[in-house]
Amino acid sequence: MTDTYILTLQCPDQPGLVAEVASCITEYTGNILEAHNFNDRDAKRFFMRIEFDLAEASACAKFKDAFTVLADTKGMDWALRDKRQARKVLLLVSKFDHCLSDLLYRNRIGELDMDVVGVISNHPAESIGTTSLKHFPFWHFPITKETKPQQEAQIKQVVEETGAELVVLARYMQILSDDMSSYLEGRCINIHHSFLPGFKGAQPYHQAHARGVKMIGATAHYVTADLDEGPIIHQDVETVSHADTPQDMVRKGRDIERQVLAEAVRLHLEDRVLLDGQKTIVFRS
Ligand SMILES: Nc1nc2c(c(=O)[nH]1)N[C@@H](CN(C=O)c1ccc(C(=O)N[C@@H](CCC(=O)O)C(=O)O)cc1)CN2
Repeated sequence: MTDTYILTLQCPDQPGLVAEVASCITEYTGNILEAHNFNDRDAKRFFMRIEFDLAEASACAKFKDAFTVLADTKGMDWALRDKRQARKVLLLVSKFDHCLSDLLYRNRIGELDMDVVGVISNHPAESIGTTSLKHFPFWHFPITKETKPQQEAQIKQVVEETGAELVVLARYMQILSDDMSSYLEGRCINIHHSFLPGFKGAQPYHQAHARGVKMIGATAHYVTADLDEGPIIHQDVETVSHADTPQDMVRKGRDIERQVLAEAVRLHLEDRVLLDGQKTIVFRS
């Protein structure tokens, strides 16, 4: 039974990087299954994702030691992960449960390989509707402008205690503070119910209707302190017409939001999203 690993890296660009990384892998019984790389010419930075098998499990430690030497000489930021290790994921929701239910369904049928460590909401469980909550730890952390620091401290405690590696804002309608945003930097994905950069904020469908757009969309992005400004992971759109009311747009939008968030979470969990400044590089399968 061979073990499959995912190596992701980025470093200043220079000739020969692909060859050096590949030869280090094959030197330690590695068989490359999938490889993507990209050169950001403006930033002069090189990005790579390689998926490979190691014929001998014992080779992993030796590979890590050898690769650490190579990485240090090239100034690499890198990570190596055993593909079988499911990531611990914490889901946050407010009232609307369509994205939460969709993620839990895809996880239940094995489409989304993640270890859901729990669900947090600023509303009580009974107001959220989805029945699958009973299978997971649930925390009701109400929030007001005055209690926001304490409420966010409660969320942080759950992140620490559960060992959550990813936090998903599955229509969690509270703006995270600068402190909370930096605490979750690079490990918190939000679904925004518009095609960003259009219609930021809490009521995008009403804004879209008022503007008379002919397409609506959804955007999954990493959360930063700047509302709806984080690096975009995935987006999609749907046509609408003059006859669509804001409520029609909300209905059509639900399907786009579900699909876009699930795809963004899948891409993140498979280490297919690398951060390149305020943008992302997405190495699709
Ligand atoms: N630091 C960030 N926090 C959050 C982001 C983000 O990009 N950065 N995205 C939001 C989700 N969102 C849009 O996608 C959004 C959510 C809520 C609001 C808003 O104005 N909320 C009001 C309260 C609304 C209420 O109580 O119902 C507020 O927080 O004052 C705008 C956009 C999640 N968090």
